[in-house]
Amino acid sequence: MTSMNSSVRVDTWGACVDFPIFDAKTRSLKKSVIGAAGGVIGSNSSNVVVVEALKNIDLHLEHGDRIGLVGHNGAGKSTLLRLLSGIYEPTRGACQVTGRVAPVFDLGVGMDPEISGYENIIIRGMFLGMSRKEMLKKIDEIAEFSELGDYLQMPLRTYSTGMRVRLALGVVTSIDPEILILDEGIGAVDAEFMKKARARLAALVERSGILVFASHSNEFLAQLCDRALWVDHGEIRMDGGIEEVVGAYEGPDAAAHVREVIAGMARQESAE
Ligand SMILES: Nc1ncnc2c1ncn2[C@@H]1O[C@H](COP(=O)(O)OP(=O)(O)OP(=O)(O)O)[C@@H](O)[C@H]1O
Repeated sequence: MTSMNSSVRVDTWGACVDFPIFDAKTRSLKKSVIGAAGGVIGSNSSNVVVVEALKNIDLHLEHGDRIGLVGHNGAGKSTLLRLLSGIYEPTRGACQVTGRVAPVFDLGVGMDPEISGYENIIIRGMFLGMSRKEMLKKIDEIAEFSELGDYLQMPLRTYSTGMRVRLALGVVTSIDPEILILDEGIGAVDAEFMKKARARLAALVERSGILVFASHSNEFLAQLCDRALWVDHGEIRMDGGIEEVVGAYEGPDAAAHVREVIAGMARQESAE
């Protein structure tokens, strides 16, 4: 099912997210400071120390946009994903998201160790915005993909970490989101299974209206996205094609790698 809803949109206007830190030591923080990692540390009008995790973000995405976020540790990527998912409200400015959002940050969120794999498939799907009925239709296919067999009738607490990841990935890649918000943690699965999951992940992205994906893996970014934002100390430093942005952020070797991955995908497509 392809989402054809062209009213699916993400807009932010001058959006800022500050985290007040009430127990910070303010003595040495006379004015805003910028370190190599993390957002800018400053203070608000009540003189409370704040981390300025996002500053003046203007973002306008519509159906078909596939955006990757790159940037240093603490640059603000996860905060931006959480802002777009409605988990954080902007401290200043505005953020408006129209469409069904599926936030996939942590594969294990929304799973219950005491209930069976089957039941977890339904619960996790509902957590990601699907209905029970829709999930019931998908359950056989998810079971087959996960290769967990009779374990699906056992409580989740009897699963190994990898078995849980298989189940979670099966569910996540089965949904039909209008706006898919992905954090890179999703890439952390064993290599053999990931091969299988990759195609499903690509298909998921294909049928999502909008993708926003934060990752430190240029290969993944090149495979799933066609545009990138470089987030730097809470601001959007650059907005452009993946190769261009990765090149500016990481240098020519990284850009060449992106070019290779894209060329490889094009070769694969024309061979099919
Ligand atoms: N709940 C919070 N309370 C206080 N500060 C926070 C909170 N969450 C994030 N921050 C701060 O906001 C800034 C942005 O963090 P964020 O997690 O968005 O970065 P990131 O780009 O996702 O980093 P990474 O690549 O390391 O995952 C950092 O300086 C971080 O210390």
